[in-house]
Amino acid sequence: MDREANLPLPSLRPPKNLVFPATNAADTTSSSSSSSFSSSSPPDFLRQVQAALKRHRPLGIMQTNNSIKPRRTLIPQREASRSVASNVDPTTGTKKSQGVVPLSKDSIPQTKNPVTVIRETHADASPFPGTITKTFDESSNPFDTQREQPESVIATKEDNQTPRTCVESQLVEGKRKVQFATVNKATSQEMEWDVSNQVEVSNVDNDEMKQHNFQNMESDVTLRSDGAVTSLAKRAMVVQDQLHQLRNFLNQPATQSSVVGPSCATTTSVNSTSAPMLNSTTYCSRLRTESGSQSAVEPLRDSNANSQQLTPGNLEQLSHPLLKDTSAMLIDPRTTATQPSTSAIHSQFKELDLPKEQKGSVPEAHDIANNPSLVVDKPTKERGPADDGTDVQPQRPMSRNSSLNVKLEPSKPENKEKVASSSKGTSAPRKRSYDPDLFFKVNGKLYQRLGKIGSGGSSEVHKVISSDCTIYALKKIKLKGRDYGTAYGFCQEILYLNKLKGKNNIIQLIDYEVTDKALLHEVMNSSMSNKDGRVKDDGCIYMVLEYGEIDLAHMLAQKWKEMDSSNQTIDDNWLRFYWQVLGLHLALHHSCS
Ligand SMILES: Nc1ncnc2c1ncn2[C@@H]1O[C@H](COP(=O)(O)OP(=O)(O)OP(=O)(O)O)[C@@H](O)[C@H]1O
Repeated sequence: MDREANLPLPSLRPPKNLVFPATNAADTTSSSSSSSFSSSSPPDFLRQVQAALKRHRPLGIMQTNNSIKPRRTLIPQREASRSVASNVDPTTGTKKSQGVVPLSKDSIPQTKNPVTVIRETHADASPFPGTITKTFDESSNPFDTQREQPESVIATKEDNQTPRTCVESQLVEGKRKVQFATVNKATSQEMEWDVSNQVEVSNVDNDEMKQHNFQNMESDVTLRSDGAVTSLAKRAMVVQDQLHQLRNFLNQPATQSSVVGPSCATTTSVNSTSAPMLNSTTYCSRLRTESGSQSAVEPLRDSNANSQQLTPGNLEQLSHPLLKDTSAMLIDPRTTATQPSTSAIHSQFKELDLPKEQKGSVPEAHDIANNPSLVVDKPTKERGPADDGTDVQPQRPMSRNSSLNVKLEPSKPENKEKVASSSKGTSAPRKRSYDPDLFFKVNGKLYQRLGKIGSGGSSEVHKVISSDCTIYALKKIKLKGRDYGTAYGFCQEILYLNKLKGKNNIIQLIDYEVTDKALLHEVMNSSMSNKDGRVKDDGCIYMVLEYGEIDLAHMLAQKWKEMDSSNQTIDDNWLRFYWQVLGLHLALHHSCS
């Protein structure tokens, strides 16, 4: 208590100068002032003063911790002022005080005490108000002079009579600052501003400590708020509030994690619920990569399960960590709820399989197409969609059969149509397409007329082209109205030509046809039974011969035309050539006959 009571004593000096004229104008000595102080200050007042000091001590301590450094820089000035104060008369010290406070002129004789003078010089040398500086130096100043200060303070405290108003003004630091701000010089005001800045800086520096001891800071704030409403406290409050906001702004993640507990719990619970879902999805993705069609089904099921898990109700139920068991209980209905979804998925998958089955049935249908027994299952397929999986297998043959029936049914009429068209095509062209004026038919082969080459006594020779694009000479001998003897003679030419086949320089017989088969049969047998008979009207002899570019008759005719125009005679050598050829061919014919 004594030490605590000693604390404010250094600060009592400056205000004392201010208040002495008003209260202790009659007191001139320190002894009288001390006696008057002891007599005038009741114990209750001292208690209040001590209590106020106690209340303000934490704030002062906090400030002194931060304001120690600038105070230390001021020590040389203080020493200088001390030296000055030691050398200067008390009047000089009063002059300094006069410069500070005009009202302190009356207190000049009172400060004759060297101790008090030193203290005044301390207070004056220090730009800060006495109370503030002394409180700051009190806790942290290592100098011996300041260590000795409490003793002097005790002496002064005991000796000097400090008025109640002065003490109160000393206790209220904010008021003191205001008074000094209004009274002191600009230097003191600047230092006061520096003090406030130091307080802010100290608050900024302390913010890190506040992050670690946030509650302590709040308690300090509450203590400050509980204490006297001083300007310094207000400033500190404002600064700390700003710092608090800044701290909240800078530490949002930590504050969210720490302050917003419920939301974090919900988020963690959501993550806890979502984690298995993710695992399931990843597991499903694995299944996709690893397995085939089943993996395609499971992701759908998981997706549905996840969608159901993400429902708000489930989230609320699963959000609380204590509800894990309940969540597990909820999982069962959820799984049961998912089962129908999975069943629905299976049904959908079945539907998806149906085209596969149909696709598979298509090739299988080809295999079953030849099996007529499967056609009986065709009606069973039509009921397929309503059937179970067990009925699926019989459905496949049904679909096979259907596809078979579809293919087989049209195939039959197609074949019939093909057969009919083929039959029609074969018969009709022979009947319809054969034009006797344009085509010749020899033993079923058609030869198209290209032009008439010549004619003889009973025959016509035509230039024709066969189906294989060969040019032939087709000789047609009409037997209408002729008797079989004559017809028989005409048939001996065929017999002769057949004998000359393969002979050089002989027109080859390619093919022949005698429409009267009996005549032909007699010719072939060299028998003539019915010589007086008449050949039927439509009897003809067709002979397909090699086409001769030239014959001896046309050549002689052309030669005669040339001889008439030129009055030339026929060349004897040219005549010998052709007579020689005729002789050879005649000899050949005679050799063959
Ligand atoms: N293979 C042939 N190639 C070319 N022209 C032919 C051929 N055969 C006959 N000819 C021509 O046809 C014409 C008539 O020939 P064809 O043999 O019928 O006459 P022919 O023998 O004189 O008559 P026919 O035998 O009836 O008395 C002849 O003038 C002949 O030039």
